[in-house]
Amino acid sequence: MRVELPESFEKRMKEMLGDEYEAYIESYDNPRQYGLRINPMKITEEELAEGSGFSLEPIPWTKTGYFYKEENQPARHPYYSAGLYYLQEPSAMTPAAKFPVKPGERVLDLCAAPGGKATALGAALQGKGVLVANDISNSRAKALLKNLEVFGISNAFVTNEVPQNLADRFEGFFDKVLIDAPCSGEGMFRKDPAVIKTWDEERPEYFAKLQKDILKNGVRMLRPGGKLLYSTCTFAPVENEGSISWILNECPEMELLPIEGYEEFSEGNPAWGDGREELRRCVRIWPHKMKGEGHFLALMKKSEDAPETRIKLEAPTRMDKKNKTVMEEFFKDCQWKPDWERVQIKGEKVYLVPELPAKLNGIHFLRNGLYMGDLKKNRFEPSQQLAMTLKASDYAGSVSLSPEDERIGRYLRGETLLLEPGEATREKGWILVCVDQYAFGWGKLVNGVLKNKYWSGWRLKG
Ligand SMILES: C[S@@+](CC[C@H](N)C(=O)[O-])C[C@H]1O[C@@H](n2cnc3c(N)ncnc32)[C@H](O)[C@@H]1O
Repeated sequence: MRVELPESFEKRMKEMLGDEYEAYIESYDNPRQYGLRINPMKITEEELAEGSGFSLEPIPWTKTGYFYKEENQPARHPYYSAGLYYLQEPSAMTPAAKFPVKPGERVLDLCAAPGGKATALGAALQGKGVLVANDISNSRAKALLKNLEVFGISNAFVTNEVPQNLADRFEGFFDKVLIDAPCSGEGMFRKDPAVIKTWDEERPEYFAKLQKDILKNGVRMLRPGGKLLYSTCTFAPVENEGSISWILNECPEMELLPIEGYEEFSEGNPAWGDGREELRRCVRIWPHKMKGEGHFLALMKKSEDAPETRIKLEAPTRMDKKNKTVMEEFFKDCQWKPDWERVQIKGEKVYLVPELPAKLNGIHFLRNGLYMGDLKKNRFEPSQQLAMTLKASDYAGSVSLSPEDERIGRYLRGETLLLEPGEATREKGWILVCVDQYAFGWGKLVNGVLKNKYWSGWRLKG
């Protein structure tokens, strides 16, 4: 049965789409498309297809996205808990796929929760540079943090702030800013009819106002020559070409850039904004033209001549010799070593922190960098988050279970496991528990009994 759409929404869509309106409405009868995006820091497409048996078909406008069949149920596969992929609606993959982020850059995802784009941007950084991932909602920021940590992103500063507070501290700091804006969500109507109930005629105007404030602060945080990508999952002109026209008028230092093409992308419509021709450079994704629900994208650049802001950066840290010796003892067994100049100790807790402005007091954050573990009386206890950045061959002690092994479910529920002699690469001490070669977390092995160190906050229930 076709969903019932609000009358005023239908009327506006008819005006917008003209002859194409029928095709748009018929797209509601098409089956839903399921997408997953692999984590290139942990796995390749071939490894995923071989290890999981999923039938994967590349999503042509992305590099790391694949359509999968509903019956594959990737959320139930152990690879999901190892952070090997993120489940994402195919058109929602476009903003991160079309935003050229390079390792070493400073990147801000201003409306990031629950992390659909932030996990992709973080993976593109490959642990180099910094990803500031922010959301105004505390509960959503918590989900964002977990998704980034499961993905093994080690250089994220996860904040829970209003954009203006961030802009006051990060003025001119970022190479790239992504604004995946809160919006009226008209592109979600087909996938999630519950969104229709939250919609009314005033929603687009309400969100357009919010988007302007977010955009203005996003621009403030860009360095000269930096790029900003704005996206929504709605069709309403006022939230798309409208918001972009507004920011271009407000900030003449911003210029709209073309977005690398895909033949089924549609252009933005100048008449839906202030009439300027460049609005054609925006991208619209329509569900009747592509295998995706709907999205809008605009890529902008701040002029190289815009005034520069100098921000004092936090100085490198100097570790206490005794603590460093204790940690070095643990990392003797690990292929990966931290950059000691970025290791910070707070009480017992040890963090690997990215390079950030020196003055961030007052900013509410959930995590700064990688929580590596705890220093306890002359020993170092590695964290869950550290495990998620490693694979079996990175650490001297590991056990690789096959995806069918029933002990995986028990491990993820926090139970103690029994290992056969020779199953783990060593008989005693810290063991990286893996599905195939991909880590889930830690265990501590004594006499064949593996004490469970999977993080209590992430344990499966039941
Ligand atoms: C479209 S969702 C983001 C989806 C996310 N980028 C992803 O791919 O998973 C928009 C987000 O903006 C957040 N938000 C709403 N108002 C905001 C504001 N003023 N500043 C920052 N974030 C805001 C919402 O809490 C919501 O999580």
